[in-house]
Amino acid sequence: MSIALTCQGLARSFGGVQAVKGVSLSLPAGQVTALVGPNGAGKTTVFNLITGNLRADAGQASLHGKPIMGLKPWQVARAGVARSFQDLRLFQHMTVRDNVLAATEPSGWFWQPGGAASRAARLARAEAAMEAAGIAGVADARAVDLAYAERKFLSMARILAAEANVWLLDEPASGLDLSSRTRFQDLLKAARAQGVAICLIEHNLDVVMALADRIAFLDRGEVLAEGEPQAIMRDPKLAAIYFGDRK
Ligand SMILES: Nc1ncnc2c1ncn2[C@@H]1O[C@H](COP(=O)(O)OP(=O)(O)OP(=O)(O)O)[C@@H](O)[C@H]1O
Repeated sequence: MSIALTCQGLARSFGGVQAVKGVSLSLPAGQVTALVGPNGAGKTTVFNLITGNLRADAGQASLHGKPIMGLKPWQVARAGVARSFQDLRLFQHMTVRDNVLAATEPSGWFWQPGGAASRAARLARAEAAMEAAGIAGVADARAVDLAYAERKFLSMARILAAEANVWLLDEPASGLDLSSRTRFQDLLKAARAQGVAICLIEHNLDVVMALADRIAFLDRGEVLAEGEPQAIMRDPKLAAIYFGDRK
């Protein structure tokens, strides 16, 4: 089992709040790791530290053995880490196709070597990603005009189009109905089968149990437990913390 991304000792405070306290994680290629924990546990902050959206007070992260700490978000993206946000961060007034196309060039640079050939290749990637995410039929619609579930799948199409081998997904299935959730799960299973290392922040335990190969349980900025899903979910101490019933 090869490890795609690791982080050690990540820490970050906001004023007096120590949001993340020495988090270490490994994301194996071809596996789904669910990052689970109560509200405010520090899950999104861990993503922000890995992707360079926030500066860490301490800690290291490496992608296939190469350090990525201190890189800018676009550099982390270009290195092969794709992420989604809870609020999706779509280009609201651009078309679905252009939203996906933008994800094929994570630097945000307009100039590119390769000219027309490169643009054609990017377009082909965008079309394939929209097809795989089931949104090819709304390619010409503006993001702002999409239904909620389609917006979530547009966010996933952007992840697919980036062709990254690590995916950090922040509540990608929240608010989806059962059939959309199944569609979403199939999409993740296909990526896992292709060797993508997926880390999933998810509150819906049905989704977690359907997808996760491993769970890392975070509470108050610390990883309390990590391991096989059934064992983690059977632990009464963790269940009490998760459901807000701690003594
Ligand atoms: N930019 C920020 N400024 C100040 N405090 C922050 C900031 N980002 C996060 N925090 C605080 O850090 C703690 C961890 O927040 P974080 O969003 O990482 O938790 P989470 O586990 O993702 O929560 P949720 O499941 O509700 O999304 C919380 O106390 C939060 O209020």
